[in-house]
Amino acid sequence: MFLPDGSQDQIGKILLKKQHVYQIFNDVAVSRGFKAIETPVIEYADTFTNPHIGMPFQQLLKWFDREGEIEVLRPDWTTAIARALMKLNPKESKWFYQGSVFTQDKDGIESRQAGIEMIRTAPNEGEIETLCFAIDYLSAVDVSDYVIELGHTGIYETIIAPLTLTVEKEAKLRLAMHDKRQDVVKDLTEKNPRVQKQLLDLIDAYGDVSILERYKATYQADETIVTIVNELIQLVNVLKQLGIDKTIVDLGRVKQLPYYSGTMFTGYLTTSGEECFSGGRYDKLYQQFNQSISAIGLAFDVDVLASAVEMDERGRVAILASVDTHVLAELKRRTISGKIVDILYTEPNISDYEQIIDLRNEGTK
Ligand SMILES: N[C@@H](Cc1c[nH]c[nH+]1)C(=O)O
Repeated sequence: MFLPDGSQDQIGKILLKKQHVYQIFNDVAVSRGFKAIETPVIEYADTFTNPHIGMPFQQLLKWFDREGEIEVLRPDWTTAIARALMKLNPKESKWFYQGSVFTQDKDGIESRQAGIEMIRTAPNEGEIETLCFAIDYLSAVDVSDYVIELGHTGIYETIIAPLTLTVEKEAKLRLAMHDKRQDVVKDLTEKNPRVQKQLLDLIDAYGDVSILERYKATYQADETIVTIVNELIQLVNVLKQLGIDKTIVDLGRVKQLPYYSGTMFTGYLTTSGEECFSGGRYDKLYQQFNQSISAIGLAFDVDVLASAVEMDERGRVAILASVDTHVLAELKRRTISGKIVDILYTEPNISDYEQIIDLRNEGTK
């Protein structure tokens, strides 16, 4: 009642957990040399729907402004930050942000993200730093049950290069790859059996990291594919050295956001299967500004992380007081640290408190 579908009030513990997740993110980002950035919540739709970005128009929350321009609530931080950095032209390359994004394709309209973007960082420097950040941050919020999945836009793009597909068919094929629909992929590629076979192989190329060596052996004649797979192997080794040995790969994974152009990574919570972060390289996004700037980043899903983190429960103390002893109770409250202290004029439920201090008659005797 009184709220649009998908909008939510937030209260209590889960809200505290979100703030905790944001706070730690802030600390980790600052200590790793990232600089804070915030873009406005309201932007022009074109920033996100222009052909370089290609976010679907129907996903956006939009309206007309007085001049007849279409404005939207920020649907994506990465795109907004690129726009802002082009305008501000700062010398720094490492940026972090936190706040909501609004789209109509998820259950809730508003979701909260905390993310980083690094510009002017080549493969695999940017990939390694971004993944190191993810591991560092997840350990700081005490989330340890997760797996990282690696993918790359380049293999699929290389394989489909010989096809001449209409934009519509290309979108269908991408969706079929995303859904791992072998039957649809077969139909769409029936005129090119070689590409068809390669795409069907690609759909199957997911699971543990041993797939990488096998895939490389099958495609050893293709230099582009071998280079990509070697980059991914390097990342797997880095992750291993950092104690992350459950990495998985999905070589057939197609980009969910149109701007990705290289490595993509997703973190999943093992307990719930939910996505807790995702990101990747997007070296072509800056082409819309006639700039050639490499970039990579990732965003954590704050709502998902908040539901996974545990926060220490602080004990509760009640100080019973009256109007006459309220100040005394306040002075007492200041001497108690590490606890939640309530000052009450009426007796509470005893089981809600680990200690009850009665100051109601203090000083009045
Ligand atoms: N903006 C992406 C995450 C990302 C940050 N940088 C690159 N990718 C998302 O919302 O999923």
